[in-house]
Amino acid sequence: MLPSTDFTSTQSYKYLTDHYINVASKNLKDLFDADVQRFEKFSLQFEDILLDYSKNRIDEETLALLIQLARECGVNDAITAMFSGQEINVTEGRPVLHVALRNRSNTPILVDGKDVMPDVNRVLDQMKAFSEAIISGSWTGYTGKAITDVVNIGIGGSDLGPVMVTEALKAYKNHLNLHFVSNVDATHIVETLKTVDPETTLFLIASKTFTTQETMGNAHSARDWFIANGGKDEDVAKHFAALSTNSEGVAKFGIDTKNMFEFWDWVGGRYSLWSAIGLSISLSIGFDNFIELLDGAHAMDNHFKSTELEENIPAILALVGIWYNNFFESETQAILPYDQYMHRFAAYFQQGDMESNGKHVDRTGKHVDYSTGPIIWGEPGTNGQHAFYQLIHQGTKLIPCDFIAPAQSHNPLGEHHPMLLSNFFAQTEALMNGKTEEVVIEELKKAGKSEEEIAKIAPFKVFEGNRPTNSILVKLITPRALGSLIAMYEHKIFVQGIIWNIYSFDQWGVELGKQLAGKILPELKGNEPVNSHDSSTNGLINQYKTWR
Ligand SMILES: O=P(O)(O)OC[C@H]1O[C@@H](O)[C@@H](O)[C@@H](O)[C@@H]1O
Repeated sequence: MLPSTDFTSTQSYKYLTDHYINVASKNLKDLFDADVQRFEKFSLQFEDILLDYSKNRIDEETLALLIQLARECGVNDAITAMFSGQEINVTEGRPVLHVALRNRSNTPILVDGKDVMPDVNRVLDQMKAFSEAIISGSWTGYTGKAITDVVNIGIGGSDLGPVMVTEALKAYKNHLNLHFVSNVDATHIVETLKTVDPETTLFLIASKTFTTQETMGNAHSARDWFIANGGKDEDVAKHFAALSTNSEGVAKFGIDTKNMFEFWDWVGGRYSLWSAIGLSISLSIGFDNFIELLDGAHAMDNHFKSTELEENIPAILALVGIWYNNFFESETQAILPYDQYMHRFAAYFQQGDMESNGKHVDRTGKHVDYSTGPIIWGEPGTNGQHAFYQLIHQGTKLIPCDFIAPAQSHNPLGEHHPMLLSNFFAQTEALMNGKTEEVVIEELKKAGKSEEEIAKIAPFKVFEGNRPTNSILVKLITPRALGSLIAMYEHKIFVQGIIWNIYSFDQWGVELGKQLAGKILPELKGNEPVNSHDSSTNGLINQYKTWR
């Protein structure tokens, strides 16, 4: 059982409310001026990952109170509950054990009295053998040719993780061409199939439930294309594999259950890249690198599980996030990787965070009267700088940002990487320091502007600063480092969910739209007007019928 505490009625929350008034009036620049030790005090290193959280609007008392808040909300007990396989996904009646998938030390983890590790290791062995056969070319298609292309068909958690990781680790990629089809819009599968050859293509049908409309639709279209282009029913086994918890559904689709890579209901979709859903990753970068990814996540799990909250990286990130979300009332949080390979990282955690903590009911079923999960967004730097950073620097909204960058590039070309990193360092400094009116006026004077011109233009050139950021500097984005980074954010989300007293591992909010789409689909047949909805929905459907 998870503890259930209304965090707004804790002692520490009350102290934090008073303390906030004091801190909110302070400027980050002054906090740095007042304390030469600030970087040392507010930075932590884990292996090759440095978290600098000193450019946040916090002082030592803030941190102490936030840690006190975590303690009062039972974060430590909750961590133990998750790692020991307790049924903490209460509304779905399941434990939450993505940590078991990467439990490289193989300590037993019990679900209903049974150790899950033998099953986890059995599927890993199966993934290893399969990956090696496909990569080496010993597995051949129906005309005897080696596989050249892999198409992962899945959506949400069965797509975003593999896409994000295969992109982030492209530097480790082998000869196989990876494709990802997620959208039910036919364009996605049609455009993908234009680029592949049925004789040398492997389809991975990735779906935890094996019932998701988009994935099933795309999987059937892929199968039809395969048959229409020379494959026979008996050849399907050489070209289709399933990654799922639903063996019945897989068999019904016509995939040999020998080609099924199993996982379990205690793996949440958005936490599933560590499971059989990661097969496309293992095919893309090789099984050994996939294990490195798991190793990195496991190392972060151990850090999270056994480090005091004061030095616990995911916990600190979570608490600083709560500070902005619930005291500064910031609505969003940007994730800004200065690494082109990590261009899907923010999109991945949009699902990871927003599907987990986008909840308005607490663990007792009561409507919350405080803000829960933030809106997550972001794009890689430096592109974002030339698009939306204007608002971060000079807009009216407070947007806490996580800046992530590797110290070493996989592509050390000329001055590119120093140029990239100069922007990474400059942005957080600029966001913190801003530019005062005096400096602006001084600059304009030096540029020879008249008093009148200066008075007109100066206000627009002022940067208030005091914008908070975390900087996460990673030595090199290796499979291990990436595994640690992903696990770090997963656990941050977990700690926040515990403190907000919500259930982070269900996703009932995605159901309503699915249900209604299921109801509307048959109504789209035929030409007779529809009148079973509100006037807007009827009007739209009926116009569609006249235009199609
Ligand atoms: O892996 P399947 O079962 O196809 O689900 C794919 C996705 O579906 C959505 O509706 C959400 O529930 C996600 O959490 C999930 O990852």
